[in-house]
Amino acid sequence: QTGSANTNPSDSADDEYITSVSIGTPAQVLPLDFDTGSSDLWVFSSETPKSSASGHVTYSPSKSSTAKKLSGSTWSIEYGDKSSSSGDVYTDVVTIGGFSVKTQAVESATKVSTQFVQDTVISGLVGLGFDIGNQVSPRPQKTWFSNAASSLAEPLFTADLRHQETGSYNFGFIDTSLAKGTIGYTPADGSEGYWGFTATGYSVGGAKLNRNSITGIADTGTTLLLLPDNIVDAYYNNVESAQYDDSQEGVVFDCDEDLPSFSFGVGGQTITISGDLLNLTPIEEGSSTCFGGLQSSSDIGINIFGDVALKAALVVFDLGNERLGWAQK
Ligand SMILES: CCNC(=O)c1c(-c2ccccc2)csc1NC(=O)CNCCc1c[nH]c2ccccc12
Repeated sequence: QTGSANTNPSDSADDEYITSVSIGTPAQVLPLDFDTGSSDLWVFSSETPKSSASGHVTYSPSKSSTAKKLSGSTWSIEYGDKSSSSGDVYTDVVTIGGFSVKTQAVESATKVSTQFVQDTVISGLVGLGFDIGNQVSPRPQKTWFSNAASSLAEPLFTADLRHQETGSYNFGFIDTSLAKGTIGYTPADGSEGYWGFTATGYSVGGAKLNRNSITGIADTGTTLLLLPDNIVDAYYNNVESAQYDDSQEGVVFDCDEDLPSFSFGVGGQTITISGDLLNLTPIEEGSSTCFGGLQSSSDIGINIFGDVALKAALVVFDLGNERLGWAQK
């Protein structure tokens, strides 16, 4: 069996990607953010304070004949950007791209932080990280993909995120027609719950790859490409108007600058992120100053290959072989 779901950028900056998910009987369809950087499926619900839930599509377990309270279980998550949510837990049928998991832990939010309250285009997250990262207590729960894996044709899923157009998450099969290049595989480290891997080198513009390895995570839940200062500086030294903007907390530049590409090596392949993918958008509507898709990871403690990097590739999250595949798009 397989599943295939379309995913769409939430706004003109490709800040996040929205995928429709059906929960319960009859189906309640929610717009959720698939997140390979975390391992909890949580949703705005009938239990979320009305003031916080305003503007969001919500899940009502009481309206689902297949919902069951997971009594005694609670969850609480704080993400690196200090956003957070918490609540209690139900099990219910969850269908993604035509594939149903009958008894999926659906984490219902009784508290959500401001960032999620304000982000009304999404009603929660589908964690696609490793089960070890799940935050339900006293008994951690499995991700939707982990529950699905044993019934899928192959225990893997692919992410095909695109700039300002519809992409896809495919489960149980690889549609190689989505990529131009060969898929290069490299071992994935799931010990922290993330999809960790090591890139073998990088280059700016069309230069030859160096051999400076970069260890990081493939994270669909983070917008930016976050790398160490030395790499960020090497890149923006080629961008004449680039400067650090304290209020924006990142490097900005003139929107009409031609940005160089950025390439990294992985699994024997080279993934090149074109310059226009590295120009996120004007810092404000109509501004001629633009925010960079490549920013520093130095005060985070982890390198993140977020949506800006993932958009350049077809990425295979191969749980069965504990590996990540990357192909140029
Ligand atoms: C910016 C979001 N990313 C992170 O906080 C993050 C960090 C991280 C750590 C410290 C400082 C900044 C980021 C490490 S791994 C990592 N990745 C994740 O945590 C993946 N899940 C992000 C979910 C998420 C957090 N805030 C949102 C706002 C909208 C949609 C999704 C989200």
